[in-house]
Amino acid sequence: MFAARSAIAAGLGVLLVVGGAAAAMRTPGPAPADSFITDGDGRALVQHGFSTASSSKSVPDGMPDFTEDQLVQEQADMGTNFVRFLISWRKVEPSPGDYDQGYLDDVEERVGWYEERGYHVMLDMHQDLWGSGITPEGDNGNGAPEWATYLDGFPVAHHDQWELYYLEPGVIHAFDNFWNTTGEHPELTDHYAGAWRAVAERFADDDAVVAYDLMNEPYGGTVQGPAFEAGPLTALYQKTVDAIREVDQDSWACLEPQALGFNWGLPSALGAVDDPREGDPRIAFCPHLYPLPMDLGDGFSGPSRDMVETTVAAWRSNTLRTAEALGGVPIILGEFGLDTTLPGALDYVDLVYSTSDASGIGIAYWSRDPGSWGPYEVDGTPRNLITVLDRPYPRAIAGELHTWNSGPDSLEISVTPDSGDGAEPSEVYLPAAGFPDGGVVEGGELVSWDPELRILRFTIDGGDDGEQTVVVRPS
Ligand SMILES: CN(C)c1ccc(C(=O)NC[C@H]2N[C@H](CO)[C@@H](O)[C@@H]2O)cc1
Repeated sequence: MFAARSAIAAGLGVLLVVGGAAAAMRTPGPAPADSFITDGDGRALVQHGFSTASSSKSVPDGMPDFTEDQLVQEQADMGTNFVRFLISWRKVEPSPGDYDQGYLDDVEERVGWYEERGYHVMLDMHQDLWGSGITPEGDNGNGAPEWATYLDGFPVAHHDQWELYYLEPGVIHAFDNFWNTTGEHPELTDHYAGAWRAVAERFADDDAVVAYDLMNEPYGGTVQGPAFEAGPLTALYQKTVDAIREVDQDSWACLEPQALGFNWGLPSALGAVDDPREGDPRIAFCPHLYPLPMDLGDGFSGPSRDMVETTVAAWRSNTLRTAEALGGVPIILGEFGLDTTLPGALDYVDLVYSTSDASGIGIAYWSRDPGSWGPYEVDGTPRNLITVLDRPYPRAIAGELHTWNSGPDSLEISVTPDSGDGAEPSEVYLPAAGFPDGGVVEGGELVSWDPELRILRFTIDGGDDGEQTVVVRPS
């Protein structure tokens, strides 16, 4: 099956290389994002963090194998400020209309760990392959509760490669029932929206929870592509946003495109969603990025490197165009990652961060779990990934943030500052490697330096001078 995936990768890679090269000659590409999730002081937030964690997908309590001490270590090693925290429908709503407040207590406890350390949280209603009910053993899918799983006798054969379960008749049929493509289950999307309402009711007043990632990697079953994204997927998002807004007016609702295709650099047909809240809409776009040519066996090297670079460029254009089509909404790259033992892996991670920085996109790396994709070994030993993730970035900017660019010992931020004296200064994270004694701010005034958290706070000069560049250098 690896051969099959590699053939797909090669074929798609060639298409993207040809298409990408042609597109690059024709157009300069879309403008960077021009809106951001903001904090209570109106500062533009840039997310640097992890999806935490895959280990929660199938365990009985639905909690990640992750401790508060491990969060302390993460903050000390990489200065993260954000988490995409995995939750699951099966735990929120264990039986129809019954919401498990004990589970939400457990989620709230962990949200508190992040809140105490100045993090922002996006709750991710995570599914892969629908749910554990797709096989009798319950050891493949995750997310959806068994009471919402209707295979109707369609088979699900075993596969060693997990993605191939998406092609099984039973899995496709479970999704077809959820989306009511079968016409048999109009109630399931109502339940899904109701589950999100219950989550939002719990966290509506928690300032640390800034966003809800409405569905992880949506899959349309027998309905794919624009018919799915512009049809049932957009409809589910609208139904869910309407339900959330009955109890929570301030959190952002983050929309994912279908994973099939978009993850690999193909465009999305996701439709715009109305936000009934008073004031500006709070809708965001949270795509994932997993270039297929990475699976050809060379990692980010050899012939694969060019195809992966073309895929990333195509993904950037599609992401910015989709966010614009959704109303010029903020963007968080909700997932990207790889086995960092592959050739060129750290160069790829740096490429994705640099591309996102130049596009105004925040990032949650996949994932916080220990092992060859993550920042730590199973025994807690730091891994090579940390050296690339521990990088300067703007945490919170008072003003109209545009883009930023970081080097080992520099951080350039393009911003149109607020004209008034903002209540809160701007903040940047500065790693010890390039900024052992903190930093100095060209185009701004230093307010404070926290040597433990490595956070520099400053005000920006020239409130009436329009867009300008602030440069932070080692002190
Ligand atoms: C055929 N379909 C629908 C499909 C194929 C492959 C992925 C995938 O690799 N996803 C990337 C990562 N995202 C999940 C968690 O959200 C991880 O398990 C995957 O590695 C998704 C969907």
